[in-house]
Amino acid sequence: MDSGELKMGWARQYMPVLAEIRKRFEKEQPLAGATVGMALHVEAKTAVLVETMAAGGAEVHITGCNPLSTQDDVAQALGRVPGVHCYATRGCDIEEYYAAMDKVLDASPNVTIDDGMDLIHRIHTLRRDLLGSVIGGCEETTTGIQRLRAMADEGALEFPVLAVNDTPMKRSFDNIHGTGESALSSIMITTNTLIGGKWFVVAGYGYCGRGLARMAHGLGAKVIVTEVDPRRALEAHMDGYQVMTMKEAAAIGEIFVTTTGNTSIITGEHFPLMRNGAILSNAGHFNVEIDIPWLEEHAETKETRDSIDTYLVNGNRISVLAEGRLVNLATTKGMGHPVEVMDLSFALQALCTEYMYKNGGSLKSGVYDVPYEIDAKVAYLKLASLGVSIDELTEEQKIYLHSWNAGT
Ligand SMILES: NC(=O)c1ccc[n+]([C@@H]2O[C@H](COP(=O)([O-])OP(=O)(O)OC[C@H]3O[C@@H](n4cnc5c(N)ncnc54)[C@H](O)[C@@H]3O)[C@@H](O)[C@H]2O)c1
Repeated sequence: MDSGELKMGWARQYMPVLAEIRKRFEKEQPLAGATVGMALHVEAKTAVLVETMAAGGAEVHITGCNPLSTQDDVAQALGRVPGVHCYATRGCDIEEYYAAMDKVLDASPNVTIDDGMDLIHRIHTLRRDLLGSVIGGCEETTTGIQRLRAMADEGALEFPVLAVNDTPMKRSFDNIHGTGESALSSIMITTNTLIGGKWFVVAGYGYCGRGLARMAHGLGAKVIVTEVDPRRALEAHMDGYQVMTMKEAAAIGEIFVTTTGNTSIITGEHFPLMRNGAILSNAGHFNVEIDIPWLEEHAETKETRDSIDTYLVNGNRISVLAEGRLVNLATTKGMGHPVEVMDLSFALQALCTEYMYKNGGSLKSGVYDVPYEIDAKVAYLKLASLGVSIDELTEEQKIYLHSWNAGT
């Protein structure tokens, strides 16, 4: 076995939910005849999802959704799986990135799976000839859903898409635990610096941000949160963190992680205020949260080591990890979310793809919630794999919960 196959074998061991789904897919072949086009982070856990789809009868064409997150050995091993075509390479330039996406689209997918909406964007702009053949899509991340909802609001979205990111079984585990643990572990292994006792700034107290804050606090960091939403700022305050503006935090922070899904969070207004040795990273989807073009233009010097660019600003050294791209995936040592977390997220993707292939034709264009039955199915499969049983609602309780007459 080569290194890509070994990585896939390792991931498979810790993905019991997908394994159960695969058993059923092999028997029932629910994706027979489907061509699935995917743009996801191409690494071992994704490869297990792709194998599962192929085992269910799909022909899968896949590329990356970030130029720095592909693991080439896994991409090569995946390309050898029957029914799978993989076009992703690590470190590709922007032209190569979109050329690989076009190869996926040349296969005329009838279901798309995106992480950031790049395939759907391309289909609706440069590849409109494909609109007739796509039954529907699935979207993995917050930023992709934001873009899809903006499209739907303008009446520009021309097929149905399931908002996989927004379902509780995704957000509560992938965004909170997955991003929290993997961003921190990537920062720690890339920089070999201590978290305990440091001022740790989290920009954005959403699902990802609260996971990061909680875990950094658990390691002994003094956590500062910046927000623009007053309710979330108040939650952060009551969860025990310091809340302040980025301008205030810039002068105090020692490690920064942006996780807003927004643009221009740490900019030329903030860099000159920072302490010597500040470490900056981004866990939001696109590399627009830290203004790296400003640093490239204004820094006195730049020194580059493995996944770390150190800029000298006002005589202070400011280091940016992974060029401001997803820190948990885009550093050379970043492994992405823990395997067990992606077992849940990708189990949702497998069942949502099956649902969309079967039902997408009868749905109008728009962004849809994941059906409750799919969410609950994944939770039950995971609980079963853990050997955990839970109570069931009795008939009396069901009636009570739906009545408006019962009182004291
Ligand atoms: N690194 C990963 O593997 C990973 C995993 C899941 C999601 N994501 C990405 O992380 C980002 C956040 O996802 P989420 O689910 O936490 O979203 P979310 O919507 O729950 O949280 C984002 C938070 O950022 C805040 N915010 C927006 N603009 C801000 C600003 N200027 N300053 C401070 N705060 C601001 C919002 O008010 C919100 O509370 C998205 O881009 C998403 O795609 C990354």
